[in-house]
Amino acid sequence: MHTWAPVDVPLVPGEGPPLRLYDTSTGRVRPTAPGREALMYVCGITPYDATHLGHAATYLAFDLVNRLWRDLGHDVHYVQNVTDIDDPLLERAARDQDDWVVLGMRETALFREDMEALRVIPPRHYIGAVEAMGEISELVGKLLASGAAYRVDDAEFPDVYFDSAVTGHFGYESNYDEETMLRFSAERGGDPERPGKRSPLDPLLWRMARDGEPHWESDLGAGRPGWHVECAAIALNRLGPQIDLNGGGSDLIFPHHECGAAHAEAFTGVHPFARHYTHTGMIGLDGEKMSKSRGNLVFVSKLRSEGVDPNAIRIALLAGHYREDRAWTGALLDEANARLARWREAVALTAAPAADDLVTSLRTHLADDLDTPRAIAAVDAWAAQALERRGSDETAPALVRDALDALLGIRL
Ligand SMILES: Nc1ncnc2c1ncn2[C@@H]1O[C@H](COS(=O)(=O)NC(=O)[C@@H](N)CS)[C@@H](O)[C@H]1O
Ligand SMILES: [Zn+2]
Repeated sequence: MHTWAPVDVPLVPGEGPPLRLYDTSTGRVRPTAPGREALMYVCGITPYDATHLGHAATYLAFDLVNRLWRDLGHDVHYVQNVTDIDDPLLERAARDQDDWVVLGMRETALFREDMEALRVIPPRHYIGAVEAMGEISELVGKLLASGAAYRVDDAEFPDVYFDSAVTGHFGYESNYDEETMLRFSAERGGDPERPGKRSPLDPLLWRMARDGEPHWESDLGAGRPGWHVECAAIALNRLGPQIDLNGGGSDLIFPHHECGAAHAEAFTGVHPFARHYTHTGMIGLDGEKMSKSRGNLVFVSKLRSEGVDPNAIRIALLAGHYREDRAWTGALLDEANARLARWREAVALTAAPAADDLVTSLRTHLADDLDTPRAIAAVDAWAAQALERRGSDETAPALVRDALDALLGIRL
C-alpha cells in the first residue's frame, strides 16, 4: 500500500538530550536508546470513520517522536499497518450496505490526505493486512507448528488460537490483573467465553472461513487472520525481532499490544519485543471518548473543509499532554488559532529576542516525555517578548520558524 507524501524537515543547529518516554510495561519514563536507525511500529487505522481527532492526536504524538529522533541524528524506520480486514470493518460495511473493500480504500485515502495536511512524516512502510495475508498466515502456521498455537476442538470451525501461556511473560506489557484482562478482551474484539480454548485470554490467530465472510486460501485452510497477529507479522518482517517503540492509543494496551508482543516473542524467543510500549490518552467530546461506536466524532477533513488551518489543529491537540485523556472543545481550537496568529506575527519581524534559549527549552521539554504544554508555553513567552519589546537578533525569527517546523511540525 503506498504511503503518503514526504515532509521536508529543516535542520536546526545544536543537539538536545536523549528522548525519554513513558513505557507502559515498566510504568516509568525511561530514555529511548535507538541505534543509528530507530525502529518504530505504530498501529494504523481500521479504515472507517477516518480521520477523527482521536486518531489525529495519536499519530501527532508519534510524529513528534519521529521528529525528535531525527533531530538527535537517527534515521527512523517507521512502519504502520492498515487493518483493512477485520470484524469492525465488515460490520460497518454491512450497516451501510457498502462494499468492505471500497470502504477501506476510500477511508484509507482520506486518512492519507489528512496526514499530509497535518504534515505527519509518513511511515517508510504502510502495509495493509490484506496485502500481508501471506506473511500473516505463514506466521500463524509457524506458531501452530511450534506448539505456541492450537486449534479449538470444533469440528465445524477449527479456528487457530494462540496459547498465551507459552512465553511465560503474558501480562508484562499491560500489567493488568486477570479480571481486567478478561473484561478488556471481551470489550475489544476477544472471545473469552469461547469453549475449547486452553485459556479464556487466548487470542484468535486464524478464523476459518464462514459463509458470506471474506476468506483467503492458506496452508491453515481458507479463513482470515485475527487482529493482533497482523501487527506482529508486519512488524517482525520489516523491523526484526526487537524494536525501539510499539505505539498506539491506551485502548491498545490490552489485548492488542500484549498479544502482539506475545506472538512476536513466541516466534523469535526475543524478549521484550519492544523496548518501549507507549500509549496516548483518549480524546473525548462532551465527556465521552471520541469513538466510532459512540458516533461522537469530529473529523480532520470536516475542519479542513471549514477552512481550519491544519497547523491550528496540530497546536490544539498538542496543547495537552499526549498521555492525558482530554476533551476536544471549540475553545481549544480558538486558542490554537490565536497562538498561530501571534507566533506568525512574531516570526515575521525582521529582528527579535535571541532564540537560542528557546530552542534549548523546546528540545529539553519535548525530550521529557513529550512535554508539549511546557514547550508551547516557552514559545508563547518568546513571542510575547518579541511582539512587546522587539529585539535585535536578525537570525532569531528564522531560527524559531525552523525549530517549530522541525520539532513540533508546525509551519508558520
Ligand atoms: N478517541 C481517541 N483518542 C486517541 N486515540 C484514539 C482514539 N480513538 C482511537 N484512537 C487511536 O487511533 C489509532 C487507530 O485506531 S483504530 O482506527 O481503531 N484502529 C486500530 O486500533 C487498529 N487498526 C490498530 S492495529 C489507535 O492507536 C487508537 O488507539
Ligand atoms: Zn496494531
